[in-house]
Amino acid sequence: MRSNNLAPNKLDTATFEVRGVKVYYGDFMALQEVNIEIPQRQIIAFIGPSGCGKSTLLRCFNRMNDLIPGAKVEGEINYKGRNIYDSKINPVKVRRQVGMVFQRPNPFPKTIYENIAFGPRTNGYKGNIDELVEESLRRAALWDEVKNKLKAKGTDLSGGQQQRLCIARAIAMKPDVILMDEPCSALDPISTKQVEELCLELKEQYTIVMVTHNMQQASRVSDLTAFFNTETDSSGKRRGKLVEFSPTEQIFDSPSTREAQEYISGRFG
Ligand SMILES: Nc1ncnc2c1ncn2[C@@H]1O[C@H](COP(=O)(O)OP(=O)(O)OP(=O)(O)O)[C@@H](O)[C@H]1O
Repeated sequence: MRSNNLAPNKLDTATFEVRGVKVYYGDFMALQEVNIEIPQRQIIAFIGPSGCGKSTLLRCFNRMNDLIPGAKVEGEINYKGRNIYDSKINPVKVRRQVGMVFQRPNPFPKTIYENIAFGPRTNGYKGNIDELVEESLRRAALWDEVKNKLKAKGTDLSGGQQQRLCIARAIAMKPDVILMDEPCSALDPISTKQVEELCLELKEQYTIVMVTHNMQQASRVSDLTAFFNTETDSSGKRRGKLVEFSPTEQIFDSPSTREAQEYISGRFG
């Protein structure tokens, strides 16, 4: 089987270098050692069956696992030349650079305007907030739909609009990376298409790492795909592992591993 020590191709400088990362919840090793490089300004899809550690690894990129009691991350994730797990690094600062969009759209119970303005203002943004709100909503392909109702509640928008609002909120913090955990799983097909088109535009500027259960979505939008699976440990627990990380076309047309081939052809998972 192919090693998971993989820089898939020399596309660009890496945004993240993941070195020997293992994640535990209490004593349970949820994700066994991962070593990969995430190139910048690409869309990377994480696919694989339930419980294989996709979201667990995604949360490592902005130290969100720190917020889960009992979660422990071993290894290094280098970002801009520094290990974000170094004790001197402030995780709040990491989260400013590495934004996150969740499965269920979760706008704040505030106006559309405030959903965007709140974070930058709280972080001492010195520029023109009106301009930032407009620019972020434009980048998230939502401006035309909301420009005349910026004082309406974010939660009154449709599900697809709410998700684009959450993407705009992430963009307003001027991140380098946007993590997306199944961003379309609660959306209808039209909203899904809009979010996918948006991702394709955003990758001009951002690195996007996306967990998805939708293999068509992974093949439509991503440049690289990481396939994860589970294996049973000696105590009978199922832990996650990275099996293959390849250019998306390759992993869907001719995966290097039998596990990926069986999953992609629908034989399990
Ligand atoms: N907060 C937590 N506390 C304890 N165990 C957890 C926690 N979150 C995840 N796990 C366990 O870690 C393993 C990996 O879970 P994770 O959610 O990362 O998988 P996933 O591949 O994203 O799954 P899904 O596709 O179902 O969302 C699973 O065995 C899960 O039960």
